[in-house]
Amino acid sequence: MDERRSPSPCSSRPSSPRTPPSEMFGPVGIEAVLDQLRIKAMKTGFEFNIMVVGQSGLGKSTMVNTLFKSKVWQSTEPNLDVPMPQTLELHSVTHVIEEKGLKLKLTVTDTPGFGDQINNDKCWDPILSYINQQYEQYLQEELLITRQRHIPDTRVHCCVYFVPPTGHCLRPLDIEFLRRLCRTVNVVPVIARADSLTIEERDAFRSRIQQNLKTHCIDVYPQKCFDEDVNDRLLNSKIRSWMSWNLLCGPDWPRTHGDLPASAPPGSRSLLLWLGLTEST
Ligand SMILES: Nc1nc2c(ncn2[C@@H]2O[C@H](COP(=O)(O)OP(=O)(O)OP(=O)(O)O)[C@@H](O)[C@H]2O)c(=O)[nH]1
Repeated sequence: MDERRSPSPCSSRPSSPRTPPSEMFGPVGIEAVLDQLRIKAMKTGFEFNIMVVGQSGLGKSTMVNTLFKSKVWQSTEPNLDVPMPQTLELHSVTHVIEEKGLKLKLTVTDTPGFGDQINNDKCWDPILSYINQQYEQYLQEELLITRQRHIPDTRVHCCVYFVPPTGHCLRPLDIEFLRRLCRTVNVVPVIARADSLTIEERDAFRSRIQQNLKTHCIDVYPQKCFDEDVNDRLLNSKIRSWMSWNLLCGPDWPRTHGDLPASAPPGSRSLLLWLGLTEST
């Protein structure tokens, strides 16, 4: 039998008995925890899943296309300027963004528009059941005794809700939809096609939306429970004062607003600006 076998990787003995374990792995005190977490996060990266929800024709698919500078839907006739068809089922586009060595797997889920039926009762059901299904799937994976080291995260972290640019206030359908959605997921309301309103109209509309949300106890992102410390509170109150965002992302967005930095994924700016979400544009 060959006695010169390589040491087993599972062997409890260190490879060199003269090297103490603390030197091999660096400091092991509490002060090392932050560094270890940072190294781990840099290695594994983050996953962020956004869902876009709203009535038909408000520009959800256009936003996803603008964000990724690619077509969620592509015409089979390349030379014909065929209008984008209606989205009839949920589908997701994923891109891995890397910035200063940190990876972000960004997934945007486009949903079919609602609100064009005679009876819109329960039009929120397919979207809510998709969101709950993702939670359930993740939970079931976590409950397994032999869990995967990395559970694919398909849970919706943020839901961008497109408010039609009526210039008045939230419609009863939006209120009902938002009330249900807010109980399940972080919701960011945006004024869709905001270029169809003047700046004064947008500001007035935005404050009426904020009033409506308050009256109907619709707790959009960032919720009060995120105000954990002073810094969070300051940042969150700033974000709250901006709500709702204006969304301008027609097909001409990159042409009219300049090119995007090379660090961004194709067709994007910073996450909020990629979406064309601005506080005052
Ligand atoms: N003026 C203006 N038009 C926009 C904007 N975003 C999209 N559009 C136009 O609105 C139309 C509808 O856009 P879509 O992206 O198909 O809308 P959708 O919400 O995905 O529609 P469904 O698939 O029916 O749910 C298209 O003709 C777009 O060019 C915007 O910010 N401003």
